[in-house]
Amino acid sequence: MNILQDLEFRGLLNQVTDREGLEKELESGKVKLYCGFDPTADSLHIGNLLPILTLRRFQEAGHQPYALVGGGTGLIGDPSGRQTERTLNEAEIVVQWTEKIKSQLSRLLDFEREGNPANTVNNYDWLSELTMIEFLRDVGKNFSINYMLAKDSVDSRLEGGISFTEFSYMILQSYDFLNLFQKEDIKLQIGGSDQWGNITAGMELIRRSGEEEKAFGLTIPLITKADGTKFGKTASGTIWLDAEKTTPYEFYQFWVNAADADVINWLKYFTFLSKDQIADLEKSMAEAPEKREAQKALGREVTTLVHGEKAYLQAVKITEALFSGNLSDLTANEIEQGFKDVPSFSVENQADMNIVDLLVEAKISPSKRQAREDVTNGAVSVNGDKVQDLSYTIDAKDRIENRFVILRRGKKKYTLIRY
Ligand SMILES: N[C@@H](Cc1ccc(O)cc1)C(=O)O
Repeated sequence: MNILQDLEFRGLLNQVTDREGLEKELESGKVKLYCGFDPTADSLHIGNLLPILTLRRFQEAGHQPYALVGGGTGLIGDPSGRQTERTLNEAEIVVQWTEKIKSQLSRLLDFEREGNPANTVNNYDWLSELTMIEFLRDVGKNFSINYMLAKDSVDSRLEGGISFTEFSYMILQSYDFLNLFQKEDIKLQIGGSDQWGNITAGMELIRRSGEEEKAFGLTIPLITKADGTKFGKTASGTIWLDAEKTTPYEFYQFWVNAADADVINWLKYFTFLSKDQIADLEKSMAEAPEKREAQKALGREVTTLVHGEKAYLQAVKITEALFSGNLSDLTANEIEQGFKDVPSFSVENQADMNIVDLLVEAKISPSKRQAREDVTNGAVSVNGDKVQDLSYTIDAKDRIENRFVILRRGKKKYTLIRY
């Protein structure tokens, strides 16, 4: 299977300009390609993972990927795929976000690879040098207003309104492509399906600039979920790639909870498992869906890819501890991850407390009478161990790394006691 066939098998080909020509180009040797990411937040999210992994697929097939961080375009705002004008972010914030995103990208591609190492570039470097006169004289002259108005990103906004700033965005992205084509010999730009207009505008600029060689564009599909809800968001918000924003445990949970109707597609999109390996998992899903082998493989592959092996193993350990209720082996860090969304209660001055009093104060049991009953009935556990003694004191021996105690009432109602 060549790279385009592999992308096709994975359902990753949305649109390609001149598929045959591109196939030839890819077969005749190393092709340099790029994909851009605007710093619109302090972290990339799992929606960005698909183009990044697609760059990596090209890299593994021998081509050379460039990840562009839009330090310049991020100051302007892409109207593509958006119904309303963006509010501009402070320039200093965009600089900070650019650095963060650049370092995230650096962990997801192979920068050491012999012959075709990945690169990152920042379009602030050249866009900030472009003068107004040059921009209008040399670049803008190649774009007809009619052409720009016909682009989806603009057309869909004419009614609701679009600023000259966002209207001009496509010219900047086109200039990036021209610049990278001329300076780095980058022939292919890839992006999400909403980038088709910007990518083809860049190809047009390259053509009009009198280049003899051809540039190519390729888009990957928008990820949809079988139940129609938006991909990449859960009740607790966006799934980020930054471990501080979405813990590796939460990240793992997202994938492990994939619906049966989605999981095979996601294995194709987000993992490097082969066609045969995916077929085996599909078979396992048909024969023993309760084992959730496909989901577990998805969780393993994507979590390892983004957060590394150690974080993945930790996520599994937390998952198992929560499932079995045996929490005694968890470290404070693991508890922080696993119990991030659980109600918590802070005990001042590391005070020792009687179990019944703590149940009442932390509002775990509604009354003192009920708290006593809960304890004697065996409904309460401390760090996973049942406590039935009404005079039990929660003190230093119970504190995990001197920071946490986990109380459970009933089967599932956890409260994190913080010290
Ligand atoms: N416009 C792209 C990001 C991008 C920026 C500059 C480019 O040259 C290419 C792509 C997006 O919003 O996703």
